[in-house]
Amino acid sequence: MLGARGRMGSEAVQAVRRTEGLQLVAELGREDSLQALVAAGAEVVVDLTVPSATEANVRFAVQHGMHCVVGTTGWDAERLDRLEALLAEHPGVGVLVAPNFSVGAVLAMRFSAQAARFFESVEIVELHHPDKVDAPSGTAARTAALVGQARRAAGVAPSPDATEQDPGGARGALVEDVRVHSVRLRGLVAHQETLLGGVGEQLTIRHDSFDRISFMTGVVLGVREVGSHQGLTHGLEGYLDLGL
Ligand SMILES: NC(=O)C1=CN([C@@H]2O[C@H](COP(=O)(O)OP(=O)(O)OC[C@H]3O[C@@H](n4cnc5c(N)ncnc54)[C@H](OP(=O)(O)O)[C@@H]3O)[C@@H](O)[C@H]2O)C=CC1
Ligand SMILES: O=C(O)C1=N[C@H](C(=O)O)C[C@H](O)C1
Repeated sequence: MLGARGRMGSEAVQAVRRTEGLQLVAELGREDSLQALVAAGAEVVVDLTVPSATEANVRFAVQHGMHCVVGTTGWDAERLDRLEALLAEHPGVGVLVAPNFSVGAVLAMRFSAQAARFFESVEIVELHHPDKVDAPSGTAARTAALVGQARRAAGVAPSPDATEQDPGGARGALVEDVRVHSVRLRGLVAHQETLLGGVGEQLTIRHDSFDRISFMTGVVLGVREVGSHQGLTHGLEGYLDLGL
């Protein structure tokens, strides 16, 4: 477990400990050498660290033949491409990069993509605890990418927007032609709304993680399954039969 003392890592340590058939062999923080994974004989590495460290962690693990379950944010298209190239050199290894381990969030992403082409306007609001170091959230970036792809594939134009002046960035970040707004508020854990607007109507797809326990079923599923999925899987839905 990398990032084992963090908010997610400490929860994941407990989840692995209480899961029959899994054995936790190493709990590493930022000061620890990754060689400890090799010494401990780790078969699967879970990365719950920071965007600046995750790529090097995963590369080390893959190069040493260890499967990886990655929840850390920051995996943009370039990083994913580099990882795929590395995995091609290590054909027996599997890596799951999951922007969100909660089944509800995975479904909300999928539903957002499904709905995207039916509405003239779509914007995403993600709301998180104020200790989060990255914005927009990985989940929001992934949702925007899926929504943007679905709209382009259907020939739907970007959302209309008459804004001419926005010196402070009030209209949010533009991710794949979709506006994403990030709220940081004490008391929150992880929440997201996809707002879809048409003439005279609005559809809101909202997901709330009230507790980090909501991510643990996905983490454990990932650890159990990653060894049977060679190469890169992007999104927990790759291990789920969503039937959609
Ligand atoms: N996919 C999902 O479902 C979820 C993903 N996340 C993501 O997981 C990541 C971790 O979130 P969270 O637990 O809240 O963050 P925390 O800040 O609580 O934990 C991060 C951990 O990373 C470790 N760390 C920091 N810098 C380094 C480094 N350079 N090398 C190795 N380890 C380092 C820290 O170790 P130390 O203790 O030694 O300081 C710390 O324990 C974030 O990217 C977050 O967005 C979060 C929730 C759900
Ligand atoms: O930092 C968090 O807390 C979370 N990070 C992930 C993200 O950026 O999407 C997943 C979830 O939203 C919680």
